[in-house]
Amino acid sequence: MADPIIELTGICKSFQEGERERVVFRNASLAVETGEWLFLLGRSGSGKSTLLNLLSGIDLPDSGEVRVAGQPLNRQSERERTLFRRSSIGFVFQFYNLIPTLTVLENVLLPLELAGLLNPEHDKLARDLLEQVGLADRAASFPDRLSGGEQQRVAVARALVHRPKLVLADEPTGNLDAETGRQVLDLFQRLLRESGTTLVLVTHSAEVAALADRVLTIENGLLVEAGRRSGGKP
Ligand SMILES: Nc1ncnc2c1ncn2[C@@H]1O[C@H](COP(=O)(O)OP(=O)(O)OP(=O)(O)O)[C@@H](O)[C@H]1O
Repeated sequence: MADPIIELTGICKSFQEGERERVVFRNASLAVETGEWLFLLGRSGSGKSTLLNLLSGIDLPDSGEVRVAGQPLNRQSERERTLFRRSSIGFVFQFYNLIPTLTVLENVLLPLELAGLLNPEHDKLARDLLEQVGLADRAASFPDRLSGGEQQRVAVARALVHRPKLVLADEPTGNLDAETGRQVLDLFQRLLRESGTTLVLVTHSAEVAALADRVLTIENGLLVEAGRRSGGKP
């Protein structure tokens, strides 16, 4: 692969469940090309969220290498991983995770603030993003005034404000009706595809998975290809 943004090599990860050990990854490997859309499908408890946590450096493998955007996360300190996560990754969650005490505009600016990058010029950038997600007139509103679909559109703007190399989305349409979910996916298409941003997305929906370049499931601790867009990347 010419230009992998994600390289997982020989990942092992287990959790202790009482007396038992739950093996989630058993020598799993994966390479994702820059700009690729990789979606994870599969049954509950198979390890999809665990994989997102490994890619963002929230969690570490028991053994194996996790390299994201050139950073060897498994060899970095927690502080280094936090800085990397804040500067290079955008997150979209199933339940939006907007901060209720911040306005829509402040929520969108939050990644820049956390990364210590915020400056007055970013106000315009955030307002432009809100315009692109169709919410320019809601900048001063608080999240609880917005519908679920609107909150998720704010979350998409927030995920992109610091121009991340990688977006991780955990069931971003899982709490939305079909039509509203499609609107959110249209935004992903418009804003991420156009900027060549890599996307790793967890879904239970075959309709959503049809948008991927490649679909993986997790079987017996390994990442298994379940589909690939013909003529697509890589
Ligand atoms: N911090 C943890 N401590 C103990 N066990 C954990 C922890 N995180 C995950 N697990 C276990 O690892 C397995 C994989 O969990 P994970 O959340 O990654 O699955 P998932 O595929 O995302 O599931 P879902 O589709 O339900 O969100 C499960 O058996 C879960 O109980």
